[in-house]
Amino acid sequence: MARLDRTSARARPAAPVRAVHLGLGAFHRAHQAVYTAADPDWGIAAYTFRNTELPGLLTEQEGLYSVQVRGDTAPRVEIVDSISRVHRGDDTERWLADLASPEVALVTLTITEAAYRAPDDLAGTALGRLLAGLRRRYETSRAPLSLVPCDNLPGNGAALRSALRSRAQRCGAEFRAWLDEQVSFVDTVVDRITPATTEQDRTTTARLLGLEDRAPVVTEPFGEWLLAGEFRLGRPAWERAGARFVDDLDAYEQRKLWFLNGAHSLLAYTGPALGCGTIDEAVRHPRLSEWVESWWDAAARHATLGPDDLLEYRRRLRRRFASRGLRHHLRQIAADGSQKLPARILPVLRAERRRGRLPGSAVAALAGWLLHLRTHQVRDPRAEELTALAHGPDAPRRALAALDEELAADDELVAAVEDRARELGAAR
Ligand SMILES: NC(=O)c1ccc[n+]([C@@H]2O[C@H](COP(=O)([O-])OP(=O)(O)OC[C@H]3O[C@@H](n4cnc5c(N)ncnc54)[C@H](O)[C@@H]3O)[C@@H](O)[C@H]2O)c1
Ligand SMILES: O=P(O)(O)OC[C@@H](O)[C@@H](O)[C@H](O)[C@H](O)CO
Repeated sequence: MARLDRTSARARPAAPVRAVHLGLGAFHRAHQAVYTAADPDWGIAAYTFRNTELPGLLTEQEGLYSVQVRGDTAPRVEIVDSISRVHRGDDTERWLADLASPEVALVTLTITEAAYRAPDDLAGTALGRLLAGLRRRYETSRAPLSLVPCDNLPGNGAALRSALRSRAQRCGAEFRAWLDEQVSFVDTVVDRITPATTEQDRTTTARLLGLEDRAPVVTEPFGEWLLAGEFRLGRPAWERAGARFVDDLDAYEQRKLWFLNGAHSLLAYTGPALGCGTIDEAVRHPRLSEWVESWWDAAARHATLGPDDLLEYRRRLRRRFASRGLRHHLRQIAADGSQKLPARILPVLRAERRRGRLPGSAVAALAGWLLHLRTHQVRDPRAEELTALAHGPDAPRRALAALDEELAADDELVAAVEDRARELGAAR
């Protein structure tokens, strides 16, 4: 079978690089790169963070790859041609040159939630690379730039600005003034469920495409991109692919993080105890689906958007989650819980406790998280500390305290988490 490249796919030549991406993984390929493909004047130079294999595979394919879209009907496959160059994250000279280039107008990022809280020593971190690139730009072209984080955290643009500003303290007042005046930070809400690609996905893609693609991604038909902020040197016409530019993202961000991601985390931690391995299996389990519905009821009591909007959102989520097209593994979603639960579950839990309610769904999510911390599959920047707490005395309270001291002082909540963890643990 012929290998996918610009000749075999009869694709256009690579577009000039005007955007850079850091953290090339499945999601960038299923989301931002697809939106950028709608504007042929914009090419992306994509950098992985740690992955050293993907740049070689994609470079052999001249940046091309396919997106297999799977819902409840027959899958379809599309070739995406917006990535013009692909580089390893440790190709520092290339990275610095791209960041310095006045032709480059924006940088998108998918670096995971954890990366926004880098340690003081930035060596080898995504923030460190970004700061080094910004300094090179300041020392050379001083052209404006827009940073567009696409990770699932509240106020991602503002979070990135504050993380970079605090790390720029030692970089000199003039650099800091340039950062304030010439670099804009765009807030985004991103949505398209994109599980890690499997060997089987590679095989079905080859069959559908009739070409060998060594870097395909599989995703759902739905996609959403909401953005708020300024683009100093222009941007691709992402609206051609459905992106929406709004003044205020808060209500949409809350809806996405609480309803979609909150339910994902709830299922990721409770599903394994009830014998489920993927989201579609979990939402078919009566007890888990009851928890999801009651989680959504709790979230709706505190959400900004009105009831009609939320009912429609829930209806759509039920369908997306139940789709058998995607096998979204709970263990992938369970990673980095210490970075995700504070944005996805705790705001609603706090609001409920203030009203004297004890939402069983949030209790279940925390109990499931505690059990998860007792397994050997914990991937979390705080894994060592958290697994020790989860195995030690007074585990529910101490693990909860690692997320929120105030909630950990709530005896009724802690007792409920302990009871539910015992019950879920026995069900395993
Ligand atoms: N997959 C989805 O459905 C989806 C949807 C919306 C948003 N996102 C966001 O995109 C991020 C990446 O998801 P993905 O599906 O591409 O995952 P992936 O595993 O395919 O790729 C993750 C990317 O992040 C990099 N990375 C991992 N740890 C990092 C760290 N500590 N610092 C910097 N970079 C790091 C990896 O090297 C890789 O390039 C998620 O964490 C999430 O914030 C994903
Ligand atoms: O990608 P993460 O690790 O932030 O979270 C896992 C999932 O909840 C997430 O990827 C969703 O699938 C996504 O946010 C849907 O748009």
